[in-house]
Amino acid sequence: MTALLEVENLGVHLPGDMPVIHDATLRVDEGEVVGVAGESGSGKSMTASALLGLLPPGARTSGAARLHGVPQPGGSGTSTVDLLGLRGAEWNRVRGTEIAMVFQDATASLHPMLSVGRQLTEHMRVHLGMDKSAARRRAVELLDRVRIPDPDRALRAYPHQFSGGMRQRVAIASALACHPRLLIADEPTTALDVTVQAGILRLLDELRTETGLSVLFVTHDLGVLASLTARSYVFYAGRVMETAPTPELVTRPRHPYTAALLRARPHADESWDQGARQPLQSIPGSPVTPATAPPGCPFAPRCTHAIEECTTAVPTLSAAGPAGHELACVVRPDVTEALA
Ligand SMILES: Nc1ncnc2c1ncn2[C@@H]1O[C@H](COP(=O)(O)OP(=O)(O)OP(=O)(O)O)[C@@H](O)[C@H]1O
Repeated sequence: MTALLEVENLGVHLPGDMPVIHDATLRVDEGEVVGVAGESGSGKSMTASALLGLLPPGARTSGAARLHGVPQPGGSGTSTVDLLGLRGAEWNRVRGTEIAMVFQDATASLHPMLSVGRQLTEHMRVHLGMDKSAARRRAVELLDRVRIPDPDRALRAYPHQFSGGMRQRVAIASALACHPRLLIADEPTTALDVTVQAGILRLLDELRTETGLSVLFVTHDLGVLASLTARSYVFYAGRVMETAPTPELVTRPRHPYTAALLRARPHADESWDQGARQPLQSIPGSPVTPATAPPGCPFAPRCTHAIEECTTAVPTLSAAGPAGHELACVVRPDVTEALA
């Protein structure tokens, strides 16, 4: 697999020296769908925002986020760009063209006062230098690709004239307008009904197969993670606690936090029957934020396996078992047992 994005030891501090991400390391390969999961406040969106240069003003970052194969200005070959080092207009080389995004609320990506056609074609005219009729042809193609019925008519419509699911499809079409290689999707299906959500997930999977698009998919829903992603990262209090190929992660978790998340998951999806017969168990205690995390492992106060050492030493990610499975835990108890 060829790496498209390599994030190494990402740290984010908000103004007031408030830590929100610590030492996050993650990788997305070409044509791969990678998941980022965790409870509310665990730092999923902040990680996505750092990769898009959309952190709040005054935020400080450390580490590196290398995007490979970015065309050089003037069209002379490609180079690797550290996203954390981009400033102001330099983002025009990357945002929208190399990396695009879709959010939970499609209205955040679409202008309410502009027709769908205008939004789609303006992107392409500005970034790809297309003339009006070529941009219109591509807009029709894009709407067709995201399965919007009657694309010609849809071009003349405004975002509010679509249902939530259709609006998210339009937002995806708009994100794809300039042929990005990486799509960052931050909870794009969370606000949708289960059946509409399944349609959007199928669409993203088709786009990956048809166009080789890579996707970094942020979700708090482990069922969605299991149905779409090949590999996943589990965040807690701004740290990566565990990463593994997703089928392995959801059936043989090794971190007590991942196991607790799986036990706390409502199991509507019968096909994922590992755990479907288990009663729902909430995670004891309350989640901590990166700013309020105790010394040592941030999960230690809620972890039934914690030992003295967990309250002092911050565990770092290291290899555990089959290829690509890593976890940050000093105890490494057998947690899979309890899920079987
Ligand atoms: N604009 C902000 N100003 C101050 N703190 C913030 C801001 N946005 C997020 N935070 C804090 O940063 C931490 C990480 O938040 P983030 O939004 O990345 O979490 P998340 O995992 O995406 O949660 P959710 O699923 O609720 O969106 C949290 O502790 C949150 O309180």
